[in-house]
Amino acid sequence: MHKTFLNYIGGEWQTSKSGDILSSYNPANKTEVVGSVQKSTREELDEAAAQAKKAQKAWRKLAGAERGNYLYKAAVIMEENLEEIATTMTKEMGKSLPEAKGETTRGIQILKYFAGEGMRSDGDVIPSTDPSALMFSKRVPIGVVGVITPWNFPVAIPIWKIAPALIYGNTVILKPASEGSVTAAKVIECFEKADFPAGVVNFITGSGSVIGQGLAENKDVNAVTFTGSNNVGKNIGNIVGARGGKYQLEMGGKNPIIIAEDCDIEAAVDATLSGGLKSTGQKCTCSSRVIVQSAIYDQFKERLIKKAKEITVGDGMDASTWMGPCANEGQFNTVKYYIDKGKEEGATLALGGNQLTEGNLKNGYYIEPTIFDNVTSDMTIAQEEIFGPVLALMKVDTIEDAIAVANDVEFGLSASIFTKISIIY
Ligand SMILES: NC(=O)C1=CN([C@@H]2O[C@H](COP(=O)(O)OP(=O)(O)OC[C@H]3O[C@@H](n4cnc5c(N)ncnc54)[C@H](OP(=O)(O)O)[C@@H]3O)[C@@H](O)[C@H]2O)C=CC1
Ligand SMILES: O=C(O)CCC(=O)C(=O)O
Repeated sequence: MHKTFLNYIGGEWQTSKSGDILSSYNPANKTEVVGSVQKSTREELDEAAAQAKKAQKAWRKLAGAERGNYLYKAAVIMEENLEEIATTMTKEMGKSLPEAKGETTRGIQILKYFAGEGMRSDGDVIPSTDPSALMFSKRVPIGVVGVITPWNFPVAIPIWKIAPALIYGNTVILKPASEGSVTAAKVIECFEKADFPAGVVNFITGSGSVIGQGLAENKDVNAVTFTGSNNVGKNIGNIVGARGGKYQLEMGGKNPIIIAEDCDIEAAVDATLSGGLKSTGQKCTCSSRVIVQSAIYDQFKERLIKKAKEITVGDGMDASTWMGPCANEGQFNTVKYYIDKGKEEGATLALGGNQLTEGNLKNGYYIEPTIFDNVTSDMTIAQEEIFGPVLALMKVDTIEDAIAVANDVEFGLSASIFTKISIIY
């Protein structure tokens, strides 16, 4: 029997007046409900914003060290619940259990790091030409921070947005991705157990277009921090900016990994598979464009394909699984669309490209590790974020060509290079 989680507003767990819930399904087993959350209304969001605004007055007055104690306590409680949180994450969005445990550990470490931030310098003293003047700057809280997060890192991303906001005296309202809400609720349970004052940490679930958009529009929400797709992020930036609020957006990527002819090929192959296919390629930092110098292209490709064939795909809860399913049906369909597009536009399918349906795999959103060869920069699969287990191999002659191809996209996020030489710009 699965559990239905409530909103956490003003220090109380509350059922939505809508009477509706949203259910999360296991992408490794489409019919298994992992849990349900509230499908909240705009009125409930307004209530959360009012509670956060009220609580901020006292929260900002605490000493940084005191706020840090709350964060540290939440981290310790999360440590005690690590196994359960990580298991929920694997069941809700499919990443393998070791990856989910790694992410949860990262969340705990981020909380501890920001607990310490309460005791670090929060400003500067600036020398003045007037000997009688004391000039200084001091960081002050913004107020209420709205936190809108995606499903691909349902623990680490909410925490790396919430922890810095809290330590500097802001209060927060988390609206997690609907498909990561059950995992996020388990994180918020740890904050509840850490006894934060009522209204400092608020949690509200529901559809992006109602609750996410509502956070962007609500004037009591002084700043919004978002990670997710480009279109939604740009829309949030426009809305918050137009009302004079602050915003922070972390959006898509189409990241290059350059394989130089002098590199250690084995190390480069391992990094390409890990950077491109871990988390089933569902990271904004995923290195999906593999730009290889022609002198080693064939050798690299052969090693890459050989090792990719060894990848075990399956339920993230199985100890033998290296790569789990796509996180949801929408993502699964998007990946299939891009694979078809790659074929249509003339790239050569060197490995994979199919849905996996053998045995229990037929119950989930599984796609083979996929490698396209002969990809050129003008192709859609070299330009658009796929968010799936698809690598695009691109051949270049020189390092200068490699850098030109690496820069030939609208995105800028992460980049990597495998070489033994140092490059000076
Ligand atoms: N940079 C990154 O790390 C990520 C990039 N992506 C990219 O985005 C694509 C689509 O993924 P998807 O999950 O749909 O990403 P979205 O941008 O739609 O979702 C991210 C968050 O924004 C919320 N949201 C949705 N619509 C609105 C809105 N109108 N106003 C405010 N908030 C809103 C979502 O809520 P809800 O879940 O309820 O819709 C979720 O909490 C992926 O294929 C990938 O390319 C996706 C996730 C992370
Ligand atoms: O690669 C990471 O560790 C973070 C990636 C990220 O922020 C994202 O995919 O949204």
